[in-house]
Amino acid sequence: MTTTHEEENVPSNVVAFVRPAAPSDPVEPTPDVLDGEIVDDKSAVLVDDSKQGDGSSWLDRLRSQERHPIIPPYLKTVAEAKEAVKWVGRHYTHKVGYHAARSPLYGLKLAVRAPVGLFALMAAAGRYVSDAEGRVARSQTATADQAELYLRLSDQRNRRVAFRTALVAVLGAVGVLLVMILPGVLPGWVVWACGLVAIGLLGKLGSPKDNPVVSSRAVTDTRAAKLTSDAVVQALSVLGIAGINQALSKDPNAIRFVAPIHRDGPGWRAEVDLPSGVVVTDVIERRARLASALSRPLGCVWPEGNAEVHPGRLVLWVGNEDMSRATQPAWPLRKPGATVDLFKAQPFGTDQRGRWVAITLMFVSMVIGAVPRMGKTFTLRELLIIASLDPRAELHAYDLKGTGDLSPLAPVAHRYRAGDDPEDIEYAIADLRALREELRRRAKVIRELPKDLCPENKVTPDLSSKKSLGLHPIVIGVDECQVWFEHSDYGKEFEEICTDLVKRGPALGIILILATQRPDAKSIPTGIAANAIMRYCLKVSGQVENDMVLGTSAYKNGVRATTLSFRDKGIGYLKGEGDEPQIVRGVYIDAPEAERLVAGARARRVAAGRLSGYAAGVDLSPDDSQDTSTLLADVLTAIGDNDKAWSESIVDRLAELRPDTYGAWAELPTGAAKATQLASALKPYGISTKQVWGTAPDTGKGANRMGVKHEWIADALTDRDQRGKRG
Ligand SMILES: Nc1ncnc2c1ncn2[C@@H]1O[C@H](COP(=O)(O)OP(=O)(O)OP(=O)(O)O)[C@@H](O)[C@H]1O
Repeated sequence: MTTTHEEENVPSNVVAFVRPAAPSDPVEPTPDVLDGEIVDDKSAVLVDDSKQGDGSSWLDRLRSQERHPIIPPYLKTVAEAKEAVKWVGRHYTHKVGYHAARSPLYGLKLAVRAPVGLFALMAAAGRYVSDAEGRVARSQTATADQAELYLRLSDQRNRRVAFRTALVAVLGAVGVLLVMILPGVLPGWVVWACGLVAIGLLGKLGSPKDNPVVSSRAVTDTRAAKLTSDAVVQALSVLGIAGINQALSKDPNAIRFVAPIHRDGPGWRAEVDLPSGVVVTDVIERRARLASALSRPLGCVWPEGNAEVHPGRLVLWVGNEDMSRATQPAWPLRKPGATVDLFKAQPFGTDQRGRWVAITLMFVSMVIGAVPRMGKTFTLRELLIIASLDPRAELHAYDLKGTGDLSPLAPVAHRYRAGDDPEDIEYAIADLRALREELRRRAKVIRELPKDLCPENKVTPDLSSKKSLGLHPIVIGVDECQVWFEHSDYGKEFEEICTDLVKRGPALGIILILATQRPDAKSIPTGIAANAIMRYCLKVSGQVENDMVLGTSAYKNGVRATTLSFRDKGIGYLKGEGDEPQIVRGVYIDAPEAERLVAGARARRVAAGRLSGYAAGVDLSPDDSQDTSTLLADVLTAIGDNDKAWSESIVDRLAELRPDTYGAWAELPTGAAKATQLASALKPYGISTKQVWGTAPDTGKGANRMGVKHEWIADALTDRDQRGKRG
């Protein structure tokens, strides 16, 4: 090391930081210059001191290791284990069935080939007896100089042939004897079985190697070839990302695999650290190119980030099958009799690996957006069907496109409308006004409840099940919601009420789900979009629409529904359930199936006395002044000259009065169910049923049961008539 006279002036406390010499570097590191002073290596500290390791302790290193699940993913839940067992069962049943169906053909082939097999057996026996394998050795030694050896071999051959001839003759004689004796001794079926086995063995022996008896396969392996690190590096290197290319040109190992590539569900998972400076979004936005580079369909290639680690950690999952084509496991809610508790997570769709992704509808508002024909309405319908399976949930379904896509929900809907004609809009605004009132009422009820019953100031499953409190879930689904917000007369009011519902509704058990094919600030006003907790974005065409549905910066963070293809129907990014947005494919439920599911839901509602509003034939009139319903007058007639009556008796009398309108009510199984039915029908008129004294017509016994007083109905009727006159 060169020293200069200046080093004498170097203060003793100056320390230089130098990089250690690379193994290939022949030159020793030169001293650093600090403030113009040269510092020799005695005072230099290596920046990367290999002796010090990475400075972490044994415990630190253990802590930083990722643990792989002890239980394999397919055994994680009972449902997944059952599904795996079913798959295995179905697989082998199929194989057995396939070959059983072809067994006559296999038998025929064996029979045809048996003579060839017999001939081959005899030829083999002949070769054995004549010691054919020694022929070459004997002929090679049949020369003058090896005469002695030849004689020895010939002698050995003669002995062998004599022994083998005797052996074959004895075996043959035994065989012939058995064939003659056994048919008389053994049962017929055993003889037949032996004959068939013999034909089978001879047929197998007579089958050419390139044409086996079982020439077709019951199942074929459709798995794509294994994903290799070479393929991943090669694919990443052709994406046109400068950072990757530069790094790879300097160091072929610049893309670091942090774990071995392994199977993950029906596909392969590779986890890599991209070269420094490259972020995962650079790869995500080139998903189509990546798929092309890996020679896989676009729907098989799913690059994702793992922001928890760092922005350059890429998790690449490559499926065996295009997600849009893969068979979806059976939807658990399809089972007859399936019920739902909206407070619990319900299966909504499957992820790329075919695992169920659950969604908890309670306490959320939701926005669904996509370009046309990508599955928005199907998704909304699925969510409303899930809600309909909770008998407590009150559904308000609005199909503003007017094609009747939500009509399967009508038999359970409290409010239902298809279309955007003026009367439909007025119906909807009247419903929303009532909902705003309901929101206020609920807020008051919750406020006044004792703290121990309502500790969080929000609806709980227990509170929601108490009919008397009226805090059941209300689910409002609106398809093509932009029609409301862009309405020239009521647009502002719709926006105001919906914003209120989105903000305050979730805690009070009101869930608003808005779907639009034009996700922009006009279709979903910012106040609503910003407050929606759950978002589902199917294919959209640009960054603005993407961020409108999935939230600001979603695109920047690599959550890009723009990369979905037009074939990815029903597939979108779900945000709001779990920490990270995830790709989910909704359940395909066509209209007939939706009707079947809803029919079951309706039956359960009827049994629980929860059928109300539109579904119960007591629909809302846009304005009370235009109320043409005869309910109040009919109830008054049913009460007759009495000053009060039990609800169940009123319902029976109403059914006699107008069987077409009230017949379904009278069919309810219990008096309590009939009472609940009447209570919900009278609710829009501000009338609540209460305990009233009455006597049972059959036994004459007196009791307190839910009912109404004559005067309440008469007052409501007068009130309505007066408002009608005022116009
Ligand atoms: N989960 C799904 N799986 C498979 N295919 C689906 C799924 N959801 C929807 N589709 C298909 O996509 C088509 C369009 O669906 P849908 O009518 O819901 O689209 P949309 O986005 O509401 O269209 P529009 O904007 O015209 O109303 C359906 O006919 C159906 O075949």
